[in-house]
Amino acid sequence: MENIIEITNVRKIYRTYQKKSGLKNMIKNIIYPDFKDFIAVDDMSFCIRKGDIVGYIGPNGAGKSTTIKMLTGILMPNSGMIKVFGKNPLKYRKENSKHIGVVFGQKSQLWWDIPAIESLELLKEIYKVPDCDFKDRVEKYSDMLQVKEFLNLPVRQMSLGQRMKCDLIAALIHDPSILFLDEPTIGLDVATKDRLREFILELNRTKKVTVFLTTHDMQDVEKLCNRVILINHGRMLYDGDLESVKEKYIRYRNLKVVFNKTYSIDELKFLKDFQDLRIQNLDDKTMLIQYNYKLYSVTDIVSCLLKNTEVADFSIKDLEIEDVIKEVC
Ligand SMILES: Nc1ncnc2c1ncn2[C@@H]1O[C@H](COP(=O)(O)OP(=O)(O)OP(=O)(O)O)[C@@H](O)[C@H]1O
Repeated sequence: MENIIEITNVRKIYRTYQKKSGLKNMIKNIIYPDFKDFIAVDDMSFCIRKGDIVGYIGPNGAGKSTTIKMLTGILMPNSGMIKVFGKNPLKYRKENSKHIGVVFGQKSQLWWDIPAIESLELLKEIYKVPDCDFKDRVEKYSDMLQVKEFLNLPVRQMSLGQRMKCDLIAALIHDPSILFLDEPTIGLDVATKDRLREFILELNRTKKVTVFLTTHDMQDVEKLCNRVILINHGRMLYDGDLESVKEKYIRYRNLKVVFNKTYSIDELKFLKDFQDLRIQNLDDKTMLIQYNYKLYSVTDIVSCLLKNTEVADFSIKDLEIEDVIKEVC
């Protein structure tokens, strides 16, 4: 299938001004300004094919948003090549904007004080969307996202979930082929996250929309992505499918145990026969046990704990993205 995004050896450096404090340095700051360079994205190369749903994953500050900003023509790389639909997204920014939709989870593109529908109408004019297509899309997407009755509310009166759904509709109003989603499910409840995920999958299935997504939510990755690119400190660590990452790198699962009384880690010595076990105090009655699920089952550990301690509750915690990164590093 054709590559619609190509990034080759891309590097982005942020230059920040280091202001020295104090009266003495006031003139010095002007005459000899001190700059510090920070490499946010380094030697990044990958291609994305039409119809892919790619999770671009990494811890805070890894360089995810910077990459999205370069792909969408907001930022210029210091070196390397970026092509979206075969063209430089910065040089052909206007043309590029016709093919892409962008949602920044932390920042709305809707006008705050006017009803969402008026923001959508303004975007319709900007993108020159024909009336009938506009009506069809608003009707269809607001129905799918169950947000119809809120379209007349000013955005500032909306809940985070309603706002995010309207932002998604706004990003899709001109029928883009690529959707960039920067933490689209951040802060949402489980039901809203699920609805958004179903919507994104439906778009991908029916319209072959390519999705490039950043998230800290492992469920987003598991439910949506057919491919993951793991990055840290601006560099790529892994590019492939999620199952292979798990198979290759992930040996541990998290068991969170709440006890009726306080135990020290020493008092759990009876677990010593379980190899490759990591125990950590979360608070005075709660411990996190990371166990190697390839060597033994959680039932073995829990039954041993029940025999030797007073367990009040336990849960198997979802794997966090940060855990995956730690194992891959
Ligand atoms: N305008 C800027 N000037 C200087 N440094 C910046 C600027 N924008 C981002 N950075 C730095 O570049 C690095 C990458 O930032 P970026 O926002 O791309 O990370 P991220 O992976 O999206 O993080 P998060 O998950 O927290 O959103 C960070 O260390 C950040 O402090």
